[in-house]
Amino acid sequence: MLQLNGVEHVYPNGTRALDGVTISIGKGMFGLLGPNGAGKSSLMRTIATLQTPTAGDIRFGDIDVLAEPGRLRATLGYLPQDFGVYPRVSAYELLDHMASLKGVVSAADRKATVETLLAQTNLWTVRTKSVAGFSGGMRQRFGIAQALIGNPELIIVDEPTAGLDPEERNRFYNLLVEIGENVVVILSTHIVEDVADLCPRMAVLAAGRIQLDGAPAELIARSRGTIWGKTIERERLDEVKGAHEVVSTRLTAGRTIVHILSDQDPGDGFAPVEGGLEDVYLSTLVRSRRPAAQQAA
Ligand SMILES: Nc1ncnc2c1ncn2[C@@H]1O[C@H](COP(=O)(O)OP(=O)(O)OP(=O)(O)O)[C@@H](O)[C@H]1O
Repeated sequence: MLQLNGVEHVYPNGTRALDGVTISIGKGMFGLLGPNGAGKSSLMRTIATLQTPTAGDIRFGDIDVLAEPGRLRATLGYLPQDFGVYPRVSAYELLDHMASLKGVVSAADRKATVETLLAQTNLWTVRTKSVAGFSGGMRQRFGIAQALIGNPELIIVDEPTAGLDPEERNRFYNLLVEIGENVVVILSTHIVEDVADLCPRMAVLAAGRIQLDGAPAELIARSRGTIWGKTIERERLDEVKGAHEVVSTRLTAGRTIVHILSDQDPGDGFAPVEGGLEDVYLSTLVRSRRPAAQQAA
């Protein structure tokens, strides 16, 4: 179990990227959903011990993460958002090198580790090719292979499916699900389907705060009666935006479907919508932007 308590991070320029994050994350896939700038990468880097929060407390099992970062690192697998430039060496050599950096000292153990991971991530047939020449999906699978060295119990993947085509995304999903059964996996993303398809538990992070957390189905059920929709002429959109809190708009065949947030029947021809996770997510963001005094509503 990973536990964060009142984690805050203020960058030297005064940006408050994390504003009192308190959450418990158990085994399995956990989706951390949030828009650009929400603080996801700051939170992932903080948990990965790459930066020290300005306040708060983090524990993983019996490890006090801030006091004993080395112990956490020994059991962490991290796939950062941006890996930077890969050297022009083969996937096999690079993974072997990374395994020795991670403390797999015996050559026989390293061989077994590297071969198993290359097979598991479906990179065995391209093991002699340079990672620098890999496609986006292959790089991400390589990223997972390196994150899995040493059988970590905590795995962090930061925005892993950005830029992947549907087939590669699917492959990547399957790989994560396989891994996620016995360890804590945190998947940080701004893509709602990533979470809907993969994660039994999730949280929404916006403006550095956890706005919502729970099981996706439970959160969808809880939003019932708060999302309303109707189809309007495009020209009426500004009028609707002036009168209601608009969650989403979608243009279909020249007309606009608009969803709004309202705790009561807004009248005006709106009908209740059986919202999905996207509506839950977008309405949470709308709520998070309300002035502080109204946010409890
Ligand atoms: N090193 C830094 N110095 C100052 N501000 C920073 C730094 N890193 C991030 N920020 C700011 O902190 C806030 C949170 O950024 P962060 O990268 O954690 O968000 P994110 O949710 O991961 O967004 P994205 O998906 O765009 O990376 C943003 O306002 C960002 O501009």
